[in-house]
Parts: sequence; C-alpha cells; structure tokens
Amino acid sequence: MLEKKLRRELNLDPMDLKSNHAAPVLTDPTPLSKSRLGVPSSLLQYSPPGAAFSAGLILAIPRRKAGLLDDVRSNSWLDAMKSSSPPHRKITKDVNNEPVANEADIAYHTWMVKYPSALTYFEQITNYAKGKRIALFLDYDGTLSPIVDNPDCAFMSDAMRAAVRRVAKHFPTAIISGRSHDKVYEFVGLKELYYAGSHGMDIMGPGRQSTADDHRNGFRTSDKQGKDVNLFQPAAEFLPMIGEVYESLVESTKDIEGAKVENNKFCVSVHYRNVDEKSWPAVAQCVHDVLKDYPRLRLTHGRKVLEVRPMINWDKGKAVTFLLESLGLSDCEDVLPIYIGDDRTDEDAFKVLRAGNRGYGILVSAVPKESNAFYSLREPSEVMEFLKSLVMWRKSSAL
Ligand SMILES: O=P(O)(O)OC[C@H]1O[C@H](O[C@H]2O[C@H](CO)[C@@H](O)[C@H](O)[C@H]2O)[C@H](O)[C@@H](O)[C@@H]1O
Repeated sequence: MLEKKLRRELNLDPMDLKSNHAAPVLTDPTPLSKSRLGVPSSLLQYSPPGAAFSAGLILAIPRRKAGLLDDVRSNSWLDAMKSSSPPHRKITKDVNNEPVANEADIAYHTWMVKYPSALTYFEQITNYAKGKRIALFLDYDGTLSPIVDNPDCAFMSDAMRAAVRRVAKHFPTAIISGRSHDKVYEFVGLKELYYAGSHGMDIMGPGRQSTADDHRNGFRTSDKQGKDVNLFQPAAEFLPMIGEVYESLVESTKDIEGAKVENNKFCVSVHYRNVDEKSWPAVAQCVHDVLKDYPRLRLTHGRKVLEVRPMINWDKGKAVTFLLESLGLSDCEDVLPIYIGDDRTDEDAFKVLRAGNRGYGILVSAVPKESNAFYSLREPSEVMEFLKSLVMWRKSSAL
C-alpha cells in the first residue's frame, strides 16, 4: 500500500493514542473570528427569567468589529461556502482503460500518512482495544449514507443498516447527527441505538438515574417502546425562536432556485447544494439578514449547508461526553470510544476524544483535509467494512 510505504519512508511510528499528532488542527478554513458572528457582550450573558438554562452553556463568542454584511461582502462566508464540500473524484485512465494515480491520488495517499486508513490499521486499533469496552458513535450524513442532492432522500442502504444493527449487538452505539432526532431515527430505524439529533442538542440516552439529574435541561421519560430514557435538550428554550427563523428563511429564500431550508428542531439548515454558485451570495444574504435579528443564534458551516443554531456551549463533543456518562462509561480506563464522522461539526467530537487521549476519531473523507481525527476512511462503504470488521473481531476474540 502506498500509504504504508510512505509511512515507512518517513519513518513514522505506528499509531498509538498518544503519538499521532503533536498539535490539534482546525478544519474550518474560515478563522473563528470570521466564521462566527459578533454580538454585543451584554447579549451573550442574557437568558430570560426562569429559563432552564445553565450559565455554563452560554457560549462566549468575542465581539467582532466588522458587521455581518461586511462578512458576506468580503467573501469570508463565500470562501467557506465554496470549500464546504469536496469536489467529486476524477478518475484518470491509461491507454488500457486502467485507472492511474493522478496528483489528487498522490495527495490523498500522502495525507493518509497522517490519517491512516482505519481498515489498513485495523489490527492496531483492535490491539489497543483488547480488554477494553468499545463505545461507538456514528454520524449519519456522509458517514452511514452517501451525500446526495436531496437531503430528504439520504437513505442508508439495507446492508449498512444490517451492519449497524450487528455492531450495536456487541458495542453500545449512538448516532449523533445534525438532523432532528425524529428524522435521523426515521432514516436509521434501529431501536437498539441511542440517538442525538440537532448536533447533540436533542439526546435520547439510556435511562440511568444519575445523569439527567446532574443536568438542568435533562429529564427521565419513556420512549415509544416504553423504555426508560434520559431526554436532554440543552437548547429547549430556543424552540420557538428556531421555529420563527425556519419560517422566515423559507420565505426569504423561496425565490432562490434550488435553495432548501430544513427544520432540524434546534437548528435550521439552509442548503445551497442545488443553487447556482452565482446565487450563493443571495443565500448568504438571507441567512445574514435573519441572524442580525437574532443575536442569540449563530452560524456554522456544513457540507453545502449554512446552519443557524443557538449560541450555547453544546456540540457533538459535549453530546459524546454526555452519552458516555449516561452509559456509565466515563472516566473508565477500560473504555475505548470510537467516533466516525465526515463533517466539520464532527471535529468537536474528535477533539474531545483526542484531548483526553480517550479514544479514536475516524474521519470519513475522500479528499485530504485537516482533522482532529486519528484515522480515516474514504467513504460510507468503508465505514460499513469497518463496522463488519469490528463485529468479526469481537466474535473471534470471544472464542
Ligand atoms: O451530522 P450529520 O448527520 O452529518 O448531518 C449534517 C447535515 O446533513 C444533511 O445535509 C448533508 O447531507 C445531505 C444529504 O446527503 C446533502 O444534500 C447536504 O448537502 C449535506 O449538507 C442534512 O440535510 C442536514 O440537515 C444536516 O445538518
């Protein structure tokens, strides 16, 4: 394998949790000060009387000097929009119609030196996992289902569903998605998993006594099957506001051909994948106009999508920590969390695992990009392979 050869030539040590990367790197091509919104500091501290909202969850984002409109005009939004999803891979063929390595392939294999394939290095992962309990966290779009033009049609294959079902028999498994909880549950349809929707702001976790009690926005309830669950919704008070923003964005983008607004319950996604690039500034402008009226909301970028969400200190990383606690698996030396995801919002989870040398992030990407993950997989089909390999390994190690 080219990647292994490169690793040998560069004399890189085999992976272990402590040695992969010296310094974490950021994936967002837009500097924080440009990609996030400036709001008066007085507003950052505001929470309405009686709001069930921990002070620690309010996100402190530094005030920016330039206005939002400057952001759109100065192209920082547009640059981020352009770089938000990789172009399709071009396959070059030789005279015999065989694929040949082109510059992009070489760049990808060089990148894999830093983010080795979790399939090629599967044995290394399982060696580290020996005697440990694996907890699995999976993103949905781009990880379990391929990226498609219509977000309503991002179905996962039956084969993938079967692989997820099997893996969940052996390891506690949670889906952490930007979609609404109900939507991602509808797509996946497996009741044996835990689900966190709205980028972790809508968690239905196991019904252990201790956890929800520790969080002011959590409560115990039962799910559709009557099972005890902990519901945790740290942005609950934003629900009416998100509803208003959704309505307003549907209205303001209705004349932009291809634009699609999705209500993800605690966040709103504005898709521009099917919008002509010439009209991207118009999409950005609509989002900008809404944000200026809602200083307690912020913008994040996903794959050809602008997302408007509450300005609270909660993300997929926090959701992983919460779920580990709920599962009784936090602060345990013998637990190995593995998180697989493809997008910028997954980086928050990769960071959490990397920060405490707690587990492995696996980035799903067909193009080189900086990440806090340890390993990589090229596409959802490789994710499925990896899940199947985990099951086979667990079965053989149980013999
Ligand atoms: O956290 P995830 O499960 O990865 O969800 C992130 C967003 O995924 C969806 O949008 C993306 O996938 C669509 C379907 O392939 C694609 O059309 C779109 O361009 C992508 O951005 C979903 O629609 C969003 O609501 C999620 O936030």
